[in-house]
Amino acid sequence: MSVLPLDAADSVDSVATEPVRRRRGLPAALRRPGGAFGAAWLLFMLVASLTASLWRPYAVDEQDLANRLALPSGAHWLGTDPLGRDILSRIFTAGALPLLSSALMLVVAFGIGLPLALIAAERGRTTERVISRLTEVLLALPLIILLLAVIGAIGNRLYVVMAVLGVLISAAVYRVLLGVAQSVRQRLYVDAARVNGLSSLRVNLLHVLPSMATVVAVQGAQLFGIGLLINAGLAFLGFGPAEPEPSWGFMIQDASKYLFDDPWLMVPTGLVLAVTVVAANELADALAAQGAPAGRSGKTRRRRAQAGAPASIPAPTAPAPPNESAPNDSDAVLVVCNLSVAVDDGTELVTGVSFALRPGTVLGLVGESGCGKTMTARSLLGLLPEGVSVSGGSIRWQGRELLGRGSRSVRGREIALISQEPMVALDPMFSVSYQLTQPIRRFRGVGRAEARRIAAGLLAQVGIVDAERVLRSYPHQLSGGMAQRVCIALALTGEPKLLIADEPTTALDVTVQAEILSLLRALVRDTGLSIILVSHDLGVVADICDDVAVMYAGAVVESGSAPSVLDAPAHPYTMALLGANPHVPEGEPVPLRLASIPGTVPPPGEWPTGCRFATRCQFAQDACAEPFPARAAHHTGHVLCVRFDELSRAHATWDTEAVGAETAPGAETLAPAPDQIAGASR
Ligand SMILES: Nc1ncnc2c1ncn2[C@@H]1O[C@H](COP(=O)(O)OP(=O)(O)OP(=O)(O)O)[C@@H](O)[C@H]1O
Repeated sequence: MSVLPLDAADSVDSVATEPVRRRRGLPAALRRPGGAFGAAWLLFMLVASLTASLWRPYAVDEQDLANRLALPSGAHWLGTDPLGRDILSRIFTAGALPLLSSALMLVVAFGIGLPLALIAAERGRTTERVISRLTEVLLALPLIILLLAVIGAIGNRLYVVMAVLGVLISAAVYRVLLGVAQSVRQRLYVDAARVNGLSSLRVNLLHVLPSMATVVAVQGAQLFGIGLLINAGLAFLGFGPAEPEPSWGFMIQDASKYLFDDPWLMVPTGLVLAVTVVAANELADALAAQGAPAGRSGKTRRRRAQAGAPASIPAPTAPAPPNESAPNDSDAVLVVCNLSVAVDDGTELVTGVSFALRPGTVLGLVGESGCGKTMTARSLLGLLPEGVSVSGGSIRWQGRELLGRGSRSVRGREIALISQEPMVALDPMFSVSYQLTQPIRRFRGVGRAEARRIAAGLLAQVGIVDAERVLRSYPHQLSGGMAQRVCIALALTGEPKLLIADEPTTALDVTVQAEILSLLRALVRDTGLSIILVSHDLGVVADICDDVAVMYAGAVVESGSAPSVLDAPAHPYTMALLGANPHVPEGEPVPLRLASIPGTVPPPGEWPTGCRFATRCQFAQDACAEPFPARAAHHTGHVLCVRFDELSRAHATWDTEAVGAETAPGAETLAPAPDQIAGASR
């Protein structure tokens, strides 16, 4: 099932490129010269070192005293050391320890860091803070001193020392992977999996971990190289295996004594160590170049921070008065009353939102970007972003309270979601068949074959004629319109009674938009579904909605039936929105320049204490600046405007000329009669 968009831009770029990359991840990295060299060299070193006892020409302690410090020859391909021992045999015998102990270090580091990152990303801010503080303690410890202390306590057991090193660097691994896990968890298909009722463990295993694979691989390859160097460094300092057991570090230390007289002695071991470290780094680079999401995730976090975090902690603003009339609808399946949503620092994003939804009808939530439509919609399913929560009010679904844990039981089964970005709402890792049959089996308790039959039926229901081919496809093989149809089919897997559609046609081109809208209309007509449609397109709302709630700066400023709100808008903001609507009715002149509403929506935390629209309103007076609670009597019916009565008596209309609309020369304008505005203007 698809879900609400949180970060469309991030989602778009990640999904547009990831499916193909991820499925062909390793081969793509290996096709790069650096990646191919790195993988081949590491594999060669591993195999050659582990099998050295089978093929080495000499035992590691076998001495050829007549040929001490010999240069390469037929008898000794890489020469001999000061005791006449064969360097080739010793280098490859010594290779097993650094390679295997570095691998052990990685297993320990990722074995601790990865689960901690997944837990911290999933459990929320408090758990994340506790884990992060603990890992900071680990990071603050002096690594080398600690390792020397461990060696002092347990002796030169390099496998144990490297495992301890793994524990210490698990903190750094955690820090990197936490950011990636948090970013992945914000993707739509992860929300979709949660809506589909997957347990946290399965969400992590099926959706989050695969998306982190590239970052894990890149980090692993880099840390492997570092592990080799630390291992050799410890052996260089004398903390490696005791002579005559060979170790790279000791061989380099031994060679350093002969640097001037016999410089060749340094070359083979130094070169093998250097090339092995370079190989690990080359492999890491190739993996990163094939499309590491880490970079995007960092960018995403910054983008999210910019979008979400207010510049300063604001003073609390007066709450908008509740829309008291809407929730009294006795037929309603969903009654939202005085809903408030706030960030943890107290900044309110949505206040006093109330509306009711009748069965088999479509309610449109409209308003400019940033007015709180998505936050309102996400509240219904408890899918608010981290750090944002419902701070007041109630959401009653068929008489049951959804706030608290109530939303979990209805997610997917009774209330489902479709999103703005269909390509992002589908997990690029899985075929359409898998993504449809999994929730069908879970929700309907049927077997695999039956689930596939139902999936094909759902695809047919959403207008897909070649269901079998689409079932076999992966998301990146679908067009936007097809992907949105699949998302709608996904939403229907749990046989929901309410569909929340967050701008379901915004990402589609105009002809496909019309198809999707008519599909939604048909679903309402044929199945009795109710829909909450989030949109800023008044044409779409007029086309499909029975009721409309207009939102501005976190509050519903006007609500009512679609014809009454759209044909006879009563709130100046609704009038202004309609005035700025780029849809031109047939027979009316085409504007040269589109009308706009002056100014911008005040961000959360900077809402005026009185009417939030007052600074942009043509009809604003001093009274509009007064806090609403003191003037509750002016909140009449569904219109949150203190001048509502006055304006409606004067038949006031929004003057689009005043805000920049121009029509073609000679064309008739539809400007309101001066006397209509006169009675209502300042
Ligand atoms: N994670 C978050 N943390 C803090 N503030 C947020 C967060 N997500 C959204 N906001 C803020 O909440 C307000 C309402 O956002 P919301 O996404 O609900 O608006 P919207 O009307 O749906 O806009 P759009 O049409 O662009 O989706 C905006 O000011 C937005 O910046």
